[in-house]
Amino acid sequence: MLFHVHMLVDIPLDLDKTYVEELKAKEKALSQDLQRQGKWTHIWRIAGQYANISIFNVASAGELHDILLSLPLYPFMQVEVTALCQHYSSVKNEEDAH
Ligand SMILES: O=C(O)CC1=CCC(=O)O1
Repeated sequence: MLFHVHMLVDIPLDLDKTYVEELKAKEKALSQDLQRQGKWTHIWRIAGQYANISIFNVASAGELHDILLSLPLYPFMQVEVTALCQHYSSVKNEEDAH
């Protein structure tokens, strides 16, 4: 199942800088691990915002939920999830939508 996920990050300015850098490093490592597994298929920075648009290809909404809640920056994120399905006009291989 494909999901479009919008993540807006808002880290309090008074949070310890070292702690924040550790969180970001852990976030990057987990994100890249999930990308290599093919579960986090796209991540794009939204220009001018501390936010990203991501595409996840996972087995279920439950799996996506577990991934999102496991993100180190999750406590500082607003997350919006949109489930995607195949458009009848798409020429792309249907395997991408399953
Ligand atoms: O910086 C972000 O957009 C939040 C984030 C998600 C994965 C990652 O490495 O950073």
